[in-house]
Order: sequence, then structure tokens, then C-alpha cells
Amino acid sequence: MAKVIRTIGVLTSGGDAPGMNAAIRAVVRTGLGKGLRVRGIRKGYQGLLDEEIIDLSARDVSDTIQRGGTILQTARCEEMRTEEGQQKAAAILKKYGVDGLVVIGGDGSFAGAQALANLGINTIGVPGTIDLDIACTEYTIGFDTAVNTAMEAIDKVRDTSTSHERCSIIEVMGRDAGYLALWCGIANGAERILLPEEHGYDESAIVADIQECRKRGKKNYIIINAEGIGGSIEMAERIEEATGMETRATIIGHMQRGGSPTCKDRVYASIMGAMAVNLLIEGKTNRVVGYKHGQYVDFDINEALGMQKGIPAYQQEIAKELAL
Ligand SMILES: Nc1ncnc2c1ncn2[C@@H]1O[C@H](COP(=O)(O)OP(=O)(O)O)[C@@H](O)[C@H]1O
Ligand SMILES: O=P(O)(O)OC[C@H]1O[C@](O)(COP(=O)(O)O)[C@@H](O)[C@@H]1O
Ligand SMILES: [Mg+2]
Repeated sequence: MAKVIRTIGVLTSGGDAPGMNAAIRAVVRTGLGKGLRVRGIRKGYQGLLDEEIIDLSARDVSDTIQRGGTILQTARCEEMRTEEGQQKAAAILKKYGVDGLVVIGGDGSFAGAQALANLGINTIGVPGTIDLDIACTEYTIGFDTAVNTAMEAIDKVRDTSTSHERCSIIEVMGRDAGYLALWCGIANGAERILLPEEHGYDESAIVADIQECRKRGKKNYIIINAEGIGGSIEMAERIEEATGMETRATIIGHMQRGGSPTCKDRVYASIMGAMAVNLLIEGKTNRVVGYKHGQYVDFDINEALGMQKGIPAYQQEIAKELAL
């Protein structure tokens, strides 16, 4: 028989993402609306291990849907990767009477959720990361806001790049994932997109392409470089030296993770957060919510973590063709 859920907990973990507050709000209000007690766990798994657990009321999440960051704060926690850490976390949840847990975060956070589910805590993951790198879902909360923030910043760099006929290397976030870089590359009409998934790039080919583009009358040359490739400042120095074209590097950085969430992030977060609670009420555990083929769906965490998602080669080809 499915476990009866009376108290649920919610935490945010890993890098924060705009829309996490909308997801927390949805969890809290869906839970309270269905007669559950809702507890907030501060600072991700670290806060759980430190017993930073508070009760949440409907008013605690008032005026938060439009705010960036996460009101519960977040953390990365090494101890949670260990078996002892996971056992301690499960014991703390039991001590606080938390029968069901909603984990809002990325793939790393889902691995923690999977461990807790294996230890008897009914757990549901909600995809929250600006990286869009969770294989089981076509959408992750925070991506839309982050990619629009980056796109607007790149537009501004592009204006001055054209005025000065420069090459601009613009570094966007994504240590392991190149979706932000790919989307900006297409949306900003970049000449080159450097992705961490490709594990390196051919700088001499870029130099040759810059020279070719100048002959064709191009007034700037935009390179979107993902954080995982990095080294934008040194890259700019080398490219300027090799091409004679003035080159500047801009690292957009953490501003991509902040700011008021877009409509899309608020809506996806609200639906996914509510769905997570409904799954817990149905007695489900070890599942993650996702969005696939136009539908909100849920997957077994083990299955979800085993899925692979690559950068679509066809989209990369189109980005190259459009930089003619
Ligand atoms: N394999 C794992 N087992 C248990 N917990 C993990 C595992 N991987 C990550 N975590 C926990 O999830 C946290 C967030 O993971 P991280 O990869 O940094 O971010 P994200 O969840 O956004 O991908 C980690 O700091 C750690 O506490
Ligand atoms: O804030 P930090 O610790 O510098 O982490 C930067 C990383 O976090 C992210 O913003 C989000 O990654 P996660 O969703 O996996 O936490 C990445 O794009 C970036 O590489
Ligand atoms: Mg991640």
C-alpha cells in the first residue's frame, strides 16, 4: 500500500535558476491546499544536514513568483555524495516527520534525490538549472531567463563590436553544457560557437575564417564561447595577434543566473512544482518531472539519470550556415 503523505519538504540545490521561487511557491500552495504540512529546507542538502528546516505558510511565498534566486537559498554539498551523508539526511527527514520531498535542481541534485528515495523518503525531482542539460526533459526551469539575459548582453556587445570593426569573444555559462552557447549563437547570429561537448576547437580555422569574413565585408566577428572551453581573454590576445583584427573578450558571468524569471520560466515552474506534489500525494517516489513532446510528464529517476542528451548536430550546422 502506498505511504500516506502528511508532511512534505522542499529544497533547492546546485546552481540557482530564475523560476525556482515560482516552483517553491507552487509546491507550498499545492501542498497546503491539499491539507499537507509543508516544510522548507534551507541551503540544499547542506541545510538539510545542518537541520535548517522551517515551516512554510502560503504567505511565506507571497510576492516571490517574480523574484530571481531562491528564497530557500541553495548550496553544493560534498557530504551528500557519501553514503553516510545520505543516511544522515534521510534520518533527519524522518526526525522532522517529512514523508515526501521535492528536490528542485539539476542532474546532480537528482542523484541525491535518488539516494534518499532508496532510503525510504518519497522523493520527486523538479528540473531547475539554467544549463538545460537534463536528458529526460526538453525544458529546465531557468533556461529561458538565462538565455534571454545572455542574448541581450551579447546584442549590446555586438553594437560596439560593429562600430569598431572588432572580433568579440563572449563567454556564456555552461561548464559541461553548451545549450546556452548554442542558443545564443543562433539568436545573436554568431560566426562561431564553441561548445564544451566538443572538447576543444581549432583556433587556426577560426583565424582563417576571420580573414575570409573580412574579405567578404563583415564588420565584426562574434564568437560565443562556453565557460567549459573558457580562456576567453587569452584567446582574444592570440586571435588579435594572428589576424590583426582588434579583439575583445567579455565574460557575462553570474548575471545570467539572476533576475526576474520570464513568463515561460514562471509557468513551467508553477506547473512542475504543483505536479511534483500531486505525484507525492499519489504515493509516487523516485521520479522526476519533465516536459516532453508538448506534455508534462514524469520519469523514474534511475531511468532519467541513465538517459543521454547531446547537442543537436543539425542545429549546429544551421548556425554555421546562417553565419554566411
Ligand atoms: N552522485 C551524487 N550522489 C548524491 N548527491 C549528489 C550527487 N551528485 C551531486 N549530488 C548533490 O547535489 C548537489 C548539486 O549537484 P550539482 O551537480 O552541483 O548541481 P545540479 O543539481 O544543478 O546539477 C551536490 O552538491 C551534491 O550535494
Ligand atoms: O556558480 P558556480 O559555482 O561558479 O557554478 C557555475 C556553473 O553553474 C551553472 O550556472 C549551473 O550549473 P548547475 O545547474 O549544474 O548547478 C553552470 O552553467 C556553471 O558552469
Ligand atoms: Mg548540473
